[in-house]
Amino acid sequence: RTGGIADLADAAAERITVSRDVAAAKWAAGTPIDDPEREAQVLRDTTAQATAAGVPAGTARAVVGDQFEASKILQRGLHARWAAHPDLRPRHAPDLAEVRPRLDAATRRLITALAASADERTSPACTRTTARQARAAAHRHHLDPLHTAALRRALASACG
Ligand SMILES: O=C(O)C(=O)C[C@]1(C(=O)O)C=C[C@@H](O)C=C1
Repeated sequence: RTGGIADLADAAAERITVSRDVAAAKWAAGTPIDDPEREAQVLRDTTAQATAAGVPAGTARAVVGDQFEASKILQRGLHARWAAHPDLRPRHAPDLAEVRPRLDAATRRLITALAASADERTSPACTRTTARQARAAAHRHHLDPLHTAALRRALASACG
């Protein structure tokens, strides 16, 4: 595994995996999946981190915006699955306050990967490379079809 897009796909897959624990925390607490205030906070942090890393703020905000959409696809899908199949419900209810720092760590990794992948992300091969790295990361992280669909959504703005 070499290069920024591989790391970008890996950080996005990691963030999807952590989002499963977010879904479990919210399922247990009955908290809404959508949290616009939290998104605004993450975007403020993103802007600061991107600026420090030499990544255009607009690029970082677009890619992190994709992570929110990906997380929500996953969370909605899991909540629907758990509603329909009680035997698949999580046995442990994580505390959202303890899960969010892990999301933040994945987001920081993502911004580092953006900084390292500027050339790859503007190359004509980017779409193909991103699709290949998404498949590789899905395999490494043992993602099921729902998690894999969320990962593809997470990488929608990776190129350009
Ligand atoms: O932290 C949460 O509450 C989440 O559900 C995660 C997350 C994110 O991806 O950062 C996704 C959806 C919410 O609107 C806010 C943030």
